[in-house]
Amino acid sequence: MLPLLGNLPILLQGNLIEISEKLKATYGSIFSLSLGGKWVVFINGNEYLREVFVKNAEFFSDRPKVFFIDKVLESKAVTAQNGLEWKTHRTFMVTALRNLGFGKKSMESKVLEETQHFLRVLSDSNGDPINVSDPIYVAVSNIICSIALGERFDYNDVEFKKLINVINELLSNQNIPAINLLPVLQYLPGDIFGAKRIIQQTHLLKKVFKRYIAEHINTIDPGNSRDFIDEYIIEQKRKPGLTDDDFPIAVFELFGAGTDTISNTITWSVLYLLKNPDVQDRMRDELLCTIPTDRPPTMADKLNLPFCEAVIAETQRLANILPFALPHAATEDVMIDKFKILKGSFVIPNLSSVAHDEELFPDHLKFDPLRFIDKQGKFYGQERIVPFSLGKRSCPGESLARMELFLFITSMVKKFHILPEIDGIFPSSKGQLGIAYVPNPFKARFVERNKY
Ligand code: HEM
Repeated sequence: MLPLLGNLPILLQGNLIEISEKLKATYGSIFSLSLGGKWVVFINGNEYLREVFVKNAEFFSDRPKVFFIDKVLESKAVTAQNGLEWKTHRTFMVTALRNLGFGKKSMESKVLEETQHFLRVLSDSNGDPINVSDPIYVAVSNIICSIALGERFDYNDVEFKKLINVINELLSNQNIPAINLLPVLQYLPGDIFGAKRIIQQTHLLKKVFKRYIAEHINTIDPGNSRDFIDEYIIEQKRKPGLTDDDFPIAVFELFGAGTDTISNTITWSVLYLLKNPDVQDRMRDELLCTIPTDRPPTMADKLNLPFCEAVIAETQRLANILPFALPHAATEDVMIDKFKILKGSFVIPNLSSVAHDEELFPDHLKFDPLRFIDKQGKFYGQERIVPFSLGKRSCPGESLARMELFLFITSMVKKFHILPEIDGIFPSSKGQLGIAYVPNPFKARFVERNKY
């Protein structure tokens, strides 16, 4: 066997989620593969994930220099940096997003406003079949636009459409995990893995964001920050670590992290609700009983909607959109139980091993929100899944993500009956794995409740 290839043939046996399940069943909760001359260690199950990424966070919180980190994110901003630079950017991001209303009423108003535009698009479809992911992707991107750039766009705006198409195409390239593990793939003639195109797209996006940054520099009022770009310009004066070079990547990162993740989760929810009309009806009954008027749900309603919360938790569990989170790196040789993880290894948090743990979630491929409802009918046990990962690198966008998932999914179900394109014929529950696990494109009909 060529040393460079190592265990690569194992990866050719199919989908990495299924392969990792088989390897876990055979070799246990920590196993490693030799790929591209590197050890790639998979950490499985709640207990070991906490042991490695929380208790031993100081040794397992770096990012390795893989293609996506090094060439797309150019080892800049939050996701791709380590040490002091990472800390500076992460602290800035968390503070800036808090200043812009994260977890507060002001952010909720932004999301609610976009939800209304989104519901109008669904109404305008008049119950005809539409590509489900299109309006969701546009609406979710628009929320990041208003956070990052200070403006939302008309859904037909040509510039806006171009921008989100490039981001979408770049992030949905299914070859990225393979190029990460085997960098040589990016140099193959004919660009068959699309690596050169990805890098071109990154440059294009940087150019667009540089233009917005220049416009903001010309119009900023330092006493009145409008958005993430203004926050960066203001904070740059106090923190030299926030460099000009990092700036466009920091904006791109916000789009990349905050668009695909949320829109894919909402799209999965449509697919599951479509296939489980009883769940959809029960959710709508709860919504109509709790909010009998025409107004859309708000975050204040959340505590009174346990079944809706359970549907969202079950969607996140089953959809499993970032099954392997993002890669981490070991900075020392560390013993975890009887396993020695070598310095320099890639360390993968296998979040999928929790979401699809047959002991925790019997019949784990079944969509069953009642897993999250206790005997008193209350929502419980959300901490059994870790869709936002854990430890120092856990997702800083979690509160916005939870708010968007709740407001979009509940307002959609309250207003519409979601039906398959053709009665009795349902889309596949299997998706495609790139960086994220995404559903295959499908159509659905959104029929307004009062017209059903
Ligand atoms: C359903 C939505 C989302 C899910 C499931 C999700 C999940 C994740 C996961 C699993 C990670 C990797 C953690 C690790 O390396 O162990 C991550 C990282 C990250 N997420 Fe999210 N995320 C979501 C939405 C968002 C949003 C809305 C934002 C921004 C507003 C965001 C910003 C980030 C950033 C910047 C990182 C890198 C953190 C670091 O390296 O320190 N995410 N997310």
